[in-house]
Amino acid sequence: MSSRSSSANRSERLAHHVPHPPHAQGSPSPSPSSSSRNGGGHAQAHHNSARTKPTSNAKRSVTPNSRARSFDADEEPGRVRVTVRLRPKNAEDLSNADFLDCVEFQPELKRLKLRKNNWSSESYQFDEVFTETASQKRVYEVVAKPVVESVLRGHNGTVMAYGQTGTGKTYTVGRLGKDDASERGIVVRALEDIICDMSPASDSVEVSYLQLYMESIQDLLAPEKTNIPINEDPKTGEVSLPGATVVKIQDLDDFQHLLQVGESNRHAANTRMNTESSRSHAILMVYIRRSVHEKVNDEISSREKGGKSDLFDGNRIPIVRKSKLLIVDLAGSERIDKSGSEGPLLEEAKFINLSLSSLGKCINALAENSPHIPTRDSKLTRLLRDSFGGSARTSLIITIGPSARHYTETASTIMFGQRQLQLETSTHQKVLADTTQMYEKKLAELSKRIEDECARSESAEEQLGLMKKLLDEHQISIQNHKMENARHQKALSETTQIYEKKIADLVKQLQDEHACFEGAEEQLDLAKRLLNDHHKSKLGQKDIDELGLKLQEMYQLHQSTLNELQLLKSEKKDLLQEKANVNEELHSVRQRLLVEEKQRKAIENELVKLKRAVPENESDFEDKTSYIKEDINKRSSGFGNQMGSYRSNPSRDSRSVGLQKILQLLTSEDLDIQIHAVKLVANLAAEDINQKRIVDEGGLDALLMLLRSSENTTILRVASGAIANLAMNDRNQGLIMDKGGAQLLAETASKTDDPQTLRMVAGALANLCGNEKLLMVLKEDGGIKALLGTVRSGSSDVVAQVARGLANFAKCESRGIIEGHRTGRSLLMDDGTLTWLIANSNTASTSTRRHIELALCHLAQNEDNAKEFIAGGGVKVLIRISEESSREDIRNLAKKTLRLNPSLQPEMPMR
Ligand SMILES: Nc1ncnc2c1ncn2[C@@H]1O[C@H](COP(=O)(O)OP(=O)(O)OP(=O)(O)O)[C@@H](O)[C@H]1O
Repeated sequence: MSSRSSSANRSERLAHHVPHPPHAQGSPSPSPSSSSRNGGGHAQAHHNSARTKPTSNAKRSVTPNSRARSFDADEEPGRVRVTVRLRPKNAEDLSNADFLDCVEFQPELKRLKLRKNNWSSESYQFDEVFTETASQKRVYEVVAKPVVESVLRGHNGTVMAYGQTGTGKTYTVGRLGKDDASERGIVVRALEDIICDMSPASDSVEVSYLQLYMESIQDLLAPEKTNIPINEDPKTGEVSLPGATVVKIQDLDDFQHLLQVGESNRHAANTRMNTESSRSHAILMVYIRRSVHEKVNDEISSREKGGKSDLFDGNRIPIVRKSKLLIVDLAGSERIDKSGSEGPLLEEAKFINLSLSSLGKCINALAENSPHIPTRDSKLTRLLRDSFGGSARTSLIITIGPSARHYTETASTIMFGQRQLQLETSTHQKVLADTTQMYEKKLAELSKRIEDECARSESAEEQLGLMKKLLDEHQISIQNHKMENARHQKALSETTQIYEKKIADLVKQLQDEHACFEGAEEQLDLAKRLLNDHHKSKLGQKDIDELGLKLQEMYQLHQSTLNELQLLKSEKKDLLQEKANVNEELHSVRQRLLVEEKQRKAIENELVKLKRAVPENESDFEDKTSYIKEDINKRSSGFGNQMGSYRSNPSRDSRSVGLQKILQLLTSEDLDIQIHAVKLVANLAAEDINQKRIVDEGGLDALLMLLRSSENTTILRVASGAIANLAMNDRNQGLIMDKGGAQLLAETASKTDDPQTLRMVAGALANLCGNEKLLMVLKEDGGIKALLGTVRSGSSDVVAQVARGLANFAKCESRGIIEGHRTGRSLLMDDGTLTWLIANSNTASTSTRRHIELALCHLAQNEDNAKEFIAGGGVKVLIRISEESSREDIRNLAKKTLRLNPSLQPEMPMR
């Protein structure tokens, strides 16, 4: 919403002054549809109707365990979501070829690396990181849209932008994008979404636009209103500004007009106050009222229905739901010492510091789930009181620039954003334990289910077996019946034959003996009865058919049981797979727990050792051990690195860690203690504020002594790293050289092949190469030869340091020649340096190549180098650099060199 250095986009916005918006009427005197909060309309309405969902401190009930990293899930609205956006390089950034960017983004990991110098960097995790190519749309959708959606559902919400001046806060938040909608910032996109979701007949959206400067609130829609008081309702906790102008918005055009008026008023006010826009906070307040029918419970419904049935729509009661969205473009976060150190400027910086640090404390308290959020400390946090924490959603986007020159500001901005994530480190252990418990529970449940399923499948198998048995028995019984039937048939026909014969005999006898006639008839009857009996005992076709049907049914049953068994088997297979997956996850969680446990134990052992070493001063020991613990934590825990817990501890000054004692430990006979002590000194040496004291108290001598006498790889590596850190400053560079540091570094490089040690040595020598006064001694002490020798490690990190050192060296020589205190051929022309530079000018990584290209350009500028430069094939390389270098400034430098060095002219191809 404002910008100091962004004159381009601000002037674009202010240049075309537009007619007054239909409802704001030029802001000083609001139109009939706008209402002043001064005892009038809107404020009254706010007080008269109880809020449907009051937000108060009592509502802040986010449990630590619910701190997942999702912002969209409704269950953790109180968490502050923090994202980072990187501004693309501007002309100033591009003109500094010698500096590496101080940040490197890893968007796929939502992480960024902050590079302190050429050999140390730290990683920080955020909810999202946006690279310089991120679109305005994507930034809005990730940062602000979830807040806007929550506000439309009736909760309050806040979106804030924080960062050093010129890093893109206004671009991100306040860009109007009148000519190009894709350029629109968060404010315009938020209002667009809100207006789209409103029903014109029953809902309303109103805005106030304010600036907070030196703890005084000014109305940007009626700039004569200053020092507007903040009103807080003691019952509901609702914050209001009874004196501020509130303007009703009908459509997006309305709003954009209004924003422009606010911007021009802000510009005019700031010019009057003789301050810059980035020194105040700009706050847009959006009030939303929606008519909704809310479901009531049955009891209330039936009670209320008694008298006022016409008010109800079934079980729904009509209410007005109110919510508020705050969008804040915070003042620039630059340090006090950069903003001026006396008079009004100091006052101004103090007020900014007050509000930003109180905002930081509130974010911290929210992150710690503290019952008390200290909002009373500044007007900014009092204004935000009902719009963050509790059921409100808060999103903070921090903006940073890429340039290493603003490392300190960028680091402190990142630290501010990291505060709310800090807690996660300490709760990590608990989360891991909870996760293990959860997986164990899940595993137990799964095992139980698998057991049940196995039992079920076993009983199905049993049933199937039974059925098979029955089927077999039936088949046997059918077979038996068939055989019996055949036997009966045979017996029947035999008996029939016998009796027919008997009848024939009897008939014959009857004919022969008339007297026997009656007896024969009786016998015939008997035979017929017998024949009948035989027929009755025979198994009929009908019985066989029935048995056949039964057999068929049994087959079908058998088939369906088989299918069920198949299904059960595949289910069992899935369950076993799931069990294996869960086991695997459980295993990895356990592994991590084991690793962390090991690390904790190792730290405890180290502390015990150190305690034995320094028993005499208890409080000094406490300071030291806590620092060492922090140091070891930082090194050993991947999580610690990501969360930046190490950096967030403010007391890293060497005073608090008993420097003298630590320096004494450098000579300890216990190797472990010696290693820890040198690590401590190296860490302290990484901070500018400690360096002078380390050198003054003999730390440099002690480190050089270690290089001279130690054979231990770790000690050599860390001591070289510490010297490299000390070698970043001019005064120390001279001392290092005076004390024979270059020779010792060269010797160290010659007695090791450890790539990390070689990287540290190369880093230290590369830093010494940047001091013009030391070039000659550095060369004489074998520093350049040793620097070049480190490339034998083959490590690209080492090569990068060598290229940086040679570029520093060549650049210092050029400067000396231009300023007239150096003549003659470059000291780099011996030792194979030029050959190495030419050979690697097209192979190394981009940043290393840039340094090699710079070194070659500087060497080519010196006419006394020309003969060897030409003989080594340098001109061809220089021409390629002038055409193909990835950096425009280096292409220009190469072109200029080719143009201005007459000795190279004859070598140029004819065009
Ligand atoms: N993501 C981006 N893409 C393109 N240009 C950008 C981006 N971010 C910032 N800029 C440009 O950088 C310049 C500074 O940005 P901006 O004014 O938004 O910074 P600021 O942090 O608001 O500064 P101040 O605190 O001084 O108001 C502007 O010219 C802006 O257009």
